[in-house]
Amino acid sequence: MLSEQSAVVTGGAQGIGLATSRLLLQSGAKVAIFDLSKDKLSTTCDELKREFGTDRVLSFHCDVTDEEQVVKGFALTKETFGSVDILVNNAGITSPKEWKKTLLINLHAPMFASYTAMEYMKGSSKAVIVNVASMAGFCAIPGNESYSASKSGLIAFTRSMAQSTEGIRFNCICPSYTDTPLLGEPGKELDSTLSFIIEKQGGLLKPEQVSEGIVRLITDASLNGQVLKLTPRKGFHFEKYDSFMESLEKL
Ligand SMILES: NC(=O)C1=CN([C@@H]2O[C@H](COP(=O)(O)OP(=O)(O)OC[C@H]3O[C@@H](n4cnc5c(N)ncnc54)[C@H](O)[C@@H]3O)[C@@H](O)[C@H]2O)C=CC1
Ligand SMILES: CCCCCC(=O)/C=C/[C@H]1C=CC(=O)[C@@H]1CCCCCCC(=O)O
Repeated sequence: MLSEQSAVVTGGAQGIGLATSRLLLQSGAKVAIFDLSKDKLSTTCDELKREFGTDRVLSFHCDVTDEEQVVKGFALTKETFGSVDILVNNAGITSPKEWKKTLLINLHAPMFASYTAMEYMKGSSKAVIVNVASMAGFCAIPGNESYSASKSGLIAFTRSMAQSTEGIRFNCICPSYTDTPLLGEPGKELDSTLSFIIEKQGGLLKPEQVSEGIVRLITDASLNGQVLKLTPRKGFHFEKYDSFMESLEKL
């Protein structure tokens, strides 16, 4: 399905990014993983190379907020795989006390990576960018304003880019709470508030469910500017919204 296509997945060493990298590889794509964690990146890429072949996996250690590094990563991806067709802006953090860092990683970095990718995607007839936002972009989390703001911003960025960019599709996915190390150390009991919230939302999503949505947004060429929500109760459902022009008439 995605053979001859090459993807960059940021934050692909674990969690949703790893599930997405694996599904892209299973679908035939070549995958470059950009990640900050040297150890996890190395373990994950070794495993993926064993599973899918060394020539289909590229490991790139970087901080997505380091613009010079990000440009180098795209250049290396193009040099290694011959093209850049797909970008999944997945790397993200939650750190309520570090609001500037949160905005840098969760919003500024995906915007910079998108603008950079657009340069490297010239010549690709299948160019697509998927941003991993969150339901937190809709249901603002009390006490975690930088995370919620970063995700609302990423949704708005996606919608705006989709309406103004020719030749590259932009979509985003908004999962609710998903079982990854972001929620806490694996194997360690979750704190009581988080457990309560997760029970209220109807349980945890699995990263593989999220990656299925991401790959759908990549492979279905009719989808552009889509905001795909994913929750345990409702499953996949698209957010309905008016285009900019339609909105003006309702103001
Ligand atoms: N786990 C959840 O409940 C949900 C997560 N999300 C979003 O999904 C995305 C992935 O999250 P998870 O897999 O849960 O997180 P995770 O913490 O399991 O994985 C994030 C990955 O990003 C990497 N990373 C973090 N900062 C980086 C940086 N500055 N440069 C490069 N790599 C960096 C980490 O090393 C890690 O490998 C994030 O954007 C998150 O906000 C969205 C909805 C729900
Ligand atoms: C309905 C909103 C769904 C939001 C799902 C999401 O994107 C992820 C949520 C986490 C990110 C920010 C948060 O506040 C959520 C929970 C964070 C728990 C952090 C636990 C910290 C730790 O133990 O290390």
